[in-house]
Amino acid sequence: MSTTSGATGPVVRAGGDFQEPPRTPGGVALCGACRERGTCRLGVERERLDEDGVARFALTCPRDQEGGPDVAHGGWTAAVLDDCLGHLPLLHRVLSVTAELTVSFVKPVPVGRPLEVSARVERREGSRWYITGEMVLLPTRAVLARASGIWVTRDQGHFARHADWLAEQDER
Ligand SMILES: CCCCCCCCCCCC(=O)SCCNC(=O)CCNC(=O)[C@H](O)C(C)(C)COP(=O)(O)OP(=O)(O)OC[C@H]1O[C@@H](n2cnc3c(N)ncnc32)[C@H](O)[C@@H]1OP(=O)(O)O
Repeated sequence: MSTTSGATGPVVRAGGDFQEPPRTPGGVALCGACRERGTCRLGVERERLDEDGVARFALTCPRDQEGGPDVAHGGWTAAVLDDCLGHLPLLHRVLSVTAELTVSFVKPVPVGRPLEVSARVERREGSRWYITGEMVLLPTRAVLARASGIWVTRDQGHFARHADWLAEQDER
């Protein structure tokens, strides 16, 4: 865990090291803003790492992420793919951040319907994890979106160094 200063004193940021994040009963690792509410605001309901090395996520696009009529805003699709693919190193207890992300929007994503995202590691080179994934509609498994990206492993000083960098920016 890491700590930051808050208005009421130090705030314990459970999972701030990305290695022991707070999780929902469905196993979903919660990022900063979702820790307070206890659920993933992107609509990820369950996550697991299977024996074949593929991470699988059950999710539904929340109504408040609607873009076109009854379909997801593309930003939601990109965000949730970033989130799910980025959870794969975390499921291996590795801290990483997204360096690059490419999304193919294959079909409009319906709001409020059961979906699945799967993610797999294609290869690792140095500190880079090359991860691909896709989003399908259930139960037909029609592909709605595909994603690929590079996640770069970080040591636990990553966020502290960023805070220092930001403080330097503020002094300019
Ligand atoms: C709380 C519980 C949460 C729990 C849940 C949390 C879930 C989060 C899931 C979502 C994940 C996110 O959205 S993370 C948030 C979005 N992403 C970010 O904020 C990252 C912002 N960018 C950065 O911090 C930086 O640019 C880095 C870390 C990506 C790279 O920094 P750097 O200073 O260039 O690092 P450096 O040591 O030089 O390079 C390290 C390696 O990365 C490679 N590299 C650097 N940039 C790139 C690049 N754009 N594309 C490819 N590769 C790159 C280099 O070739 C090198 O490879 P090699 O020679 O070492 O092999």
